[in-house]
Amino acid sequence: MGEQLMLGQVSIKEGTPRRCVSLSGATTAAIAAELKLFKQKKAFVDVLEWRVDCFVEWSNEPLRQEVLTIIKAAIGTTPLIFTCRTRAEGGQATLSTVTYEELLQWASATGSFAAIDIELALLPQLAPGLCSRIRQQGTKVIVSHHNFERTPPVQTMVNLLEAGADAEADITKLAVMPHSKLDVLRLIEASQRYACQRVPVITISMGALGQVSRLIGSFSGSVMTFGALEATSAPGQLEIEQLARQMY
Ligand SMILES: O=C1C[C@@](O)(C(=O)O)C[C@@H](O)[C@@H]1O
Repeated sequence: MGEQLMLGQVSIKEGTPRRCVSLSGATTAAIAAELKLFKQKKAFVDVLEWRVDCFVEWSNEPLRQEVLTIIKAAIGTTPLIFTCRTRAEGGQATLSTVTYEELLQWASATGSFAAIDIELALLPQLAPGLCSRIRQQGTKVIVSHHNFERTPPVQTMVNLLEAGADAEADITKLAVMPHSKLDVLRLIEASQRYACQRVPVITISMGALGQVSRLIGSFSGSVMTFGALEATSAPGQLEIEQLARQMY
């Protein structure tokens, strides 16, 4: 791996998993309430993610910009990730690839995000070189893949992580659903096999069964774990203070 990866002022490295919480409010008022909670729980949060797909007016650009201004004013130097999670990968947004790409370009152009999440499955339909262009503009790229149905075989998961690196991601992310403890162990195996390779990894086994994967990043090699301020943005997330206390 090359030089130290930074999200804003936060270093991202194997062995020191960072804690991220999502802003997943549906309205401006709900996001403002989340920001209040963030202020109370700031000590436990390294990174924030704005799950734009959860905001019902995500397609209204002036309003989106307004909410972004409110968020930026409240979070200080805490780095912010832009994520528009599509329905196919467990999110709320149903949108065309064109609109998805416009959103990514908007996020990049604002200069307000430390990183942008891009879904691996959509990359072939996006403009070639989009990841590198976003990176050249100074924003990091997280290429992600979610499987809410099941946990694929270990080699398939390693390949998915590798595909993120091939797409020139700064971070490659995989979240899968387990149906057994062995599935959880498989995700951890894939994580550890890929960790320390070309780019840092974020790996998550979702649901109650997979909760342990959110606690052991220092063991699995996952550089980031997602917790909740209150409402969860994915199954199995722990409340952020509880997460901070249980991680090792
Ligand atoms: O990709 C991820 C991880 C996640 O799905 C989780 O399982 O915690 C939560 C999402 O908000 C985030 O974008």
